[in-house]
Amino acid sequence: MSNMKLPVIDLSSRDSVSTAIAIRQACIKYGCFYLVNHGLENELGKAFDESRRFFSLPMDEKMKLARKELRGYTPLDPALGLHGDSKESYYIGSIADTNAKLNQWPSEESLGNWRPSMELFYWKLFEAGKKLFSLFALSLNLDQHFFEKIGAIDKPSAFLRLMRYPGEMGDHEEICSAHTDIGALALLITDGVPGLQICQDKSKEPQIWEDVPYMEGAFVVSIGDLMERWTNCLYQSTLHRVKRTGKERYSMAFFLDPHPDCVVECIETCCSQSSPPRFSPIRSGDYMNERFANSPV
Ligand SMILES: O=C(O)CCC(=O)C(=O)O
Ligand SMILES: [Fe+2]
Repeated sequence: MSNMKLPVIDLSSRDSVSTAIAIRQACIKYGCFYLVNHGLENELGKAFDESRRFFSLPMDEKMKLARKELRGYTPLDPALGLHGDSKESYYIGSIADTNAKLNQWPSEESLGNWRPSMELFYWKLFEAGKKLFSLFALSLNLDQHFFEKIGAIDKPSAFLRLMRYPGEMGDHEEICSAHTDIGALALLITDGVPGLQICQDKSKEPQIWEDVPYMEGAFVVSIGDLMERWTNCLYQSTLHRVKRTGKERYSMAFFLDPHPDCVVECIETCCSQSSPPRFSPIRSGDYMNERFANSPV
């Protein structure tokens, strides 16, 4: 098994033109890259500590927050446990729109100031995400404020997912099965325990999987299916999975999806006479709901 040598993008670079070109190349070739100097380097240790605190709660406490409306806690599925995905997860949906009240939070008695701590983390991720979106716009030869102007990211509709893989041995080699993410962009942060793999050419058979080595402090940014559609398949969504190593593993994913009311229409600069739009315009919320309804998350 070889290691994937993904490009490294520096979010703090002042040379936005070169950064945008590097993002474009990375998204065409891999749909994926490392993001460094994103400004959250000193927050990650604390966020993992908070995640550990959450998953260490007794099961009955966690089950009080059982997932509803895509928010809250999902336990390990005992039916799948050793044969399929083996992780427990906790979802925090947008904390700033009318759906914010749907979020479920552990009580102050059980975890003290866990909620404000995770809310702060969410906002910082969102700020980094917004910056990244403006570079994405440049990478597509658009005005840097394009995604804000069309109402995609002016209001956050991002999801933060905390995950814990217990680290037992089982007969299924994938603890997070091969998938592409549904939305626009995902920022993935892992605790350094290996297992993450991507398949660079998802249309090729047999699939070739390569390890994504851990880079301390970096995010792994990946393109989701909605961004692939938006860019008329210029940028490819990344097929990825997590392989079982038998070690306990924590990860966090921040899914930067467009606002549900934003209409996702093949971006003009990604279309030409020889490459006409392949998809009709769709409301982001309709797209996401349909995909969520058809995929176990
Ligand atoms: O845990 C990981 O490293 C990957 C998780 C993932 O791909 C996801 O949550 O969509
Ligand atoms: Fe994923």
